[in-house]
Parts: sequence; C-alpha cells; structure tokens
Amino acid sequence: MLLSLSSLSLRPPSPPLLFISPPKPSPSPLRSRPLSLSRRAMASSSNEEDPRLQRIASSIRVIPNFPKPGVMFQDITTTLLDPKAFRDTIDLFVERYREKGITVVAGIEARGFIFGPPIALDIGAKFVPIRKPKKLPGEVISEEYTLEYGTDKIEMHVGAVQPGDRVLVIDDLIATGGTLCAAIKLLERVGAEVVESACVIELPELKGRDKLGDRPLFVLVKAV
Ligand SMILES: O=P(O)(O)OC[C@H]1O[C@H](OP(=O)(O)OP(=O)(O)O)[C@H](O)[C@@H]1O
Ligand SMILES: Nc1ncnc2[nH]cnc12
Repeated sequence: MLLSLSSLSLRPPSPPLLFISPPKPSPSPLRSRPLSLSRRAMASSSNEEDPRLQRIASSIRVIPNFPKPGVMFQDITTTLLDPKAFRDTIDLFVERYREKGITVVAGIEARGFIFGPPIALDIGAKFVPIRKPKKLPGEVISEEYTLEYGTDKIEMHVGAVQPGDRVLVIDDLIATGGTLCAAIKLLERVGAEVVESACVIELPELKGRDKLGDRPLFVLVKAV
C-alpha cells in the first residue's frame, strides 16, 4: 500500500528495531515511494525480469524524515533480515565482478563494510576499508570532500592498495555522489585503477552519478 507523506506524519515514530517484523516480499507499509529496478542491473543479469532484483527492492525499508525532516531514509538493515535478499544482493555483484580481474574491494564506512567483505571473499580479492577520520590506527592517506554545509573526510591505510591494483568500490547507496567521488580520488592517488563503483541503491534525483563523470557506476535499485 502506498501512503502519502502527510498520513505518515500522523503515525507514531517507528518502533525500535527489535520490534520490526522481517520484511515480506510485498512493499513495506513504511514505504511511500516505490524503488524501481535499475535498467543497468537488469541488463547485466541474464534475465531481464530477474526476480532477485524485485525481492531486493522490496526488502529495503524507507523511513521518512530520518535523520532529519525531508529525508527519505533508505534502510538496508531490513535487507539483512531477509537472508535470501541479502544472498541475492551479494550474488548479483559477484556474478558481475567474478571475471573482471578485481584485486581489491574497497568498502566505504559504514554500510560498505556490510556488502564489501562477502563480495571480496567470493571473487578472491582483498578487502580494504575506507573509513571516517581518526578510525584507522596506521599511517593514512586522506581525501576531503564538500557537504551541503562544510566538509568531511575519508581515510585509507597507506600500503593497503598498491599501484596497479584493480579496485571495485562498494557502498550501500549513492546520493549526491560526494562520498563515492572522494573514495575514487583517494584510490587513484595511490595509483590504483578503479574498475567500477557499485551500490545497492541510487537516489537519481540527487544526480550523484553526474559527479562521477564518465567513471562507471553499477546499481541494483533506484529510489524514485
Ligand atoms: O552520495 P553521498 O551524498 O555522499 O551520500 C552517500 C553516503 O551517505 C551514507 O553514509 P553516511 O555518510 O550516512 O554514513 P554511515 O554509513 O556511517 O551512516 C551512505 O552509506 C553513503 O556512504
Ligand atoms: N536517503 C538516504 N538514505 C540512506 N542513506 C543516505 N545517505 C544519504 N542519503 C541517504
């Protein structure tokens, strides 16, 4: 069922996570706008109507006005509660990248740490965490990027990625593209080749893809 934002705003706040029932294949009642399947994802899977994509889209919960008013938060924790949807998410990425000679999967904190490691293990690549500032204990290389107000920074251990490494960058979501763009720049600065970036969700309205220029981006579902 689709609910308007005004009717949702009259509801009490979402219950704590422990009280959330596992997602069903039908759309979550919290979702007020549907997620569409990415044409790119459909084109890359053997079957244009790959049922795995629909299940993944349905498993993502959308919470209006979190963490602040006006934001439709795309919550992938409900995908993690659905082992089949989680498995399918990993499999779709693994099927795409298995034969691409990827040597490093770089995951962006925090939600890139959920999807990156199983992909890295399956394709036989190293996993490298790209972290928020002051989290990594060793020597780091940093990249600053601009937010709507102010700046932010991401960091990576020096030596974790070598010149010539073929890197896949993974995150759960691309919004404005600032985070992904900074991660790509960081990796290129150490001489790596960023083969592709991949996210579970894209928010096309925010045009993050444009920020990446001609660098390839693969997504499974688009929030419309
Ligand atoms: O395309 P952008 O506008 O840069 O936004 C996308 C980033 O925002 C979210 O992370 P967030 O910064 O909320 O951090 P978290 O995963 O640690 O909560 C998301 O997981 C991406 O990393
Ligand atoms: N709408 C959104 N949902 C989840 N994570 C986000 N990061 C930036 N925008 C987001």
